[in-house]
Amino acid sequence: MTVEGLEPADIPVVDMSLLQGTPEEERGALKLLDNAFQACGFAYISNHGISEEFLNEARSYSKKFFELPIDVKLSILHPSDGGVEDHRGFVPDGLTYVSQLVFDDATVQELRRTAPEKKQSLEMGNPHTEEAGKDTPKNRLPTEEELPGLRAFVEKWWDAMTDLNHTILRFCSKALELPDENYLSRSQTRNLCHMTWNHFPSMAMNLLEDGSFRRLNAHTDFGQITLLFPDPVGGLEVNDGKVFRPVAFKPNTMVINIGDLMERQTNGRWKSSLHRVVAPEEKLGRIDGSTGVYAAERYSMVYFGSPDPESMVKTLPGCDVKGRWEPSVVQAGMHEVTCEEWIQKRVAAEFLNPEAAKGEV
Ligand SMILES: O=C(O)CCC(=O)C(=O)O
Ligand SMILES: [Fe+2]
Repeated sequence: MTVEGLEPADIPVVDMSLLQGTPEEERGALKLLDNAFQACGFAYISNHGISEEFLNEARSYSKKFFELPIDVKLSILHPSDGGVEDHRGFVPDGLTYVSQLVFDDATVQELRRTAPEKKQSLEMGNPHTEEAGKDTPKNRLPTEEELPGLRAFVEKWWDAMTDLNHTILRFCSKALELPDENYLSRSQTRNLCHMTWNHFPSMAMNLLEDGSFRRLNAHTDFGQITLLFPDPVGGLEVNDGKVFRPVAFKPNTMVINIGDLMERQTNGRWKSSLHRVVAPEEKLGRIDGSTGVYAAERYSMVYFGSPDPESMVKTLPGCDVKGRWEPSVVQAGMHEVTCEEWIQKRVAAEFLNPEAAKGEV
């Protein structure tokens, strides 16, 4: 699937500590971020404040979760209709299929049949349900006996991701020269963002190469900003406008990328780029006793930031330069819409809920 020998995508590393640097250093960092988001919507962030130790703890909990017996995971199964009002729990192989702005039932069915994804996920939201009020459903997590410490860890990790998300929103508000640095944060009052842990099992390489299975199809993210800790084994690719190129793993950085809502809010100035997960090109594992070549297993941890569900997605001040940028999501039907309506439409298509995916937006 990957075209061999392609150079990795040209994505800059933006040092977040420069926000506290001299005015000149700060200006340089903001310009770098703006350029990166205009070019392909992706940036690496260094000095993001998540320690290696904390990240390893998260990786270890994620691994322990996916290694639980299947009947334990199935006891917290995600509902199959993909309603955002209960987007929580374990998603086994085959329950979802991500496609890019395909809302037609028959086409999605055909894609699912011909090239299913080999991936499991744990979908989570704000664990502090009293803070988020009636708007957030409870997480579906294993019991304390089944995976000791996970519930407390998820709270800690969620809080760290939420803080980081607000810091990045301040960074973005400044880069866009919005009226004040908390402009974007103010539309996230109840922290109703979303968090996903993914597991891509080891599998025969030829099944990925001949296209019988995918890991994660090409898609744009549905929300505003995505915070991603990819797996060191690689496999993530972004489309630079012409071809998919590897998003090389860079130690001590994380990846952030623009989602559909931000593309629409910036009127297309910042790109919600197509990306996908393929077999890592060089890191192949061999399973003892077999002659075949296997793709290494892979884990990723993602936080999808988005404004409160009822917020209308509209152009931000200063981004309304007509004809200069054109958001691709507008061509796909995102006009006057609330954040929840857009996210629901895309999540429903992923879960093959034709009625909800049709929703006029
Ligand atoms: O696993 C990764 O590196 C990327 C995951 C991703 O794109 C997503 O969950 O939307
Ligand atoms: Fe994604």
